[in-house]
Amino acid sequence: MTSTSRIYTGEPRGLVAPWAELLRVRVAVMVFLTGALGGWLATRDPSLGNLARCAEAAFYILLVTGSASILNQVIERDLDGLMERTKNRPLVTGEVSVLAAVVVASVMGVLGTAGLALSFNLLSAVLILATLLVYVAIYTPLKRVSTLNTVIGAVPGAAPVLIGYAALAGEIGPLGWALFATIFAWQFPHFMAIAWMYRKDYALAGHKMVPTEPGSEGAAGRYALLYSLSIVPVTLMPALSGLAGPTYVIGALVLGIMYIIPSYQFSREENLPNAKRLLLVSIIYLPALMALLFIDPVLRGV
Ligand code: HEM
Ligand SMILES: CC(C)=CCC/C(C)=C/CC/C(C)=C/COP(=O)(O)OP(=O)(O)O
Repeated sequence: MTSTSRIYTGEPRGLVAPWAELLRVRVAVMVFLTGALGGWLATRDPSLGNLARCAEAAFYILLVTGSASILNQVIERDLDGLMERTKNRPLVTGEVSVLAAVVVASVMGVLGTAGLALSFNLLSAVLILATLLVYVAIYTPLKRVSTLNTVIGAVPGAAPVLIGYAALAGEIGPLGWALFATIFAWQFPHFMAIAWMYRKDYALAGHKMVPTEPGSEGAAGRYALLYSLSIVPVTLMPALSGLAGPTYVIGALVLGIMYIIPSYQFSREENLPNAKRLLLVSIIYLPALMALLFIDPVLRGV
C-alpha cells in the first residue's frame, strides 16, 4: 500500500498536532534561535529594529527548515513506518496526505527563500536553497547507503547560524564560520547518543548509522568523545580572534567540560542511561552556549 492511499483511522487530533509533528517543532525552535543568533552576532546592534530584522531572517530560515522537515518525511514515509520512534508520524498513518504535505512544503520553501532574497540578500537565499538540497536530495537518500550520512546531515544542521549571519552581514565573516564549526561539532555527540538508542530501529529501516554497522561496538562512544573534545578549541575560536570576551570563554569552557563528561562516560560504556544522559546534556548545551553568545557582546558593550 502506498502512503497516498493510506486512510487515517486513529483518534482525530485536530489540525495543530500533526503539523507540529511534521514540522518537528522543538528542532525548529532551536533552528530559529541559531538563525537569529547568527544575525545578532553579525550586527551586534541591540536596537529593537535590528533585533526584529534578526528575527525576520530567522523566520525565513525557519520556513525553509519546515519545508525540509516535511519533504524528508514525505520521502521516508515507508521507512518511517518500520521504526518504533517514527511509525505514528502523520504521513505514515495517513493523518496528513502526501499531496497536502508537498503543497505546504513547497509554499514554505518558496516563501522562506523569497523572503531572504527580497528582504535581505541573494547570498542568504542561495545558501538556504543549497542547504535544503543537501538535506533533502543528499542526506536523506544517503542514510540508506553510508554511515557518512551523519557528516553530510551535520552541514544543514549547522547552516542556519551561517545563513542568519549572511542575511544580516551580506557576507560570511570568520565569526560566521566559527559558529558553523561549533554547531557542526555539537551534533556528533548529540546524534551518536540518538543513533545508539535507536540502533535497532535504524537497522530495521535499513538506515546505515555508526552503531548499526557490524563490529561497531564502542564506535559511537569514541566519535562522541572525539567531537566533544574538539568542541572546546572550536568554541574558543571566536575569543581567539577577539570576537568574544572573558565571560564567553569561561562559560564555553564550563559547558565544554559538561559535554565531555557524559561523552566520556558513553565512550567507556555504551548503555541506555549513558546515552540518555548525553542526549539530555546535548539539548541543554546548545541553548546555553547560544545564550552566552547572545549576552557576551552586550556585556562587552560592543
Ligand atoms: C546530524 C545531525 C542531526 C541528527 C541526525 C539529529 C537527529 C535527531 C533525532 C533522530 C532526534 C529525536 C530523538 C528522539 O526522538 O528521542 C533529535 C532530537 C533533537 N534534536 Fe537533533 N539531530 C541533528 C542535529 C540537530 C540540530 C542541528 C538541532 C538544532 C539546531 C537539533 C535539535 C534537536 C532537539 C532540540 C531535539 C529534541 C527534540 C525532541 O525532544 O523531540 N538536532 N535529533
Ligand atoms: C533547510 C534547512 C535549514 C534544513 C535544516 C534541517 C535540519 C534542522 C537538520 C538537522 C540535522 C538533521 C540531519 C536532522 C535529522 O534528520 P533525520 O531525517 O535523520 O530525522 P528523522 O529520523 O527524525 O526523520
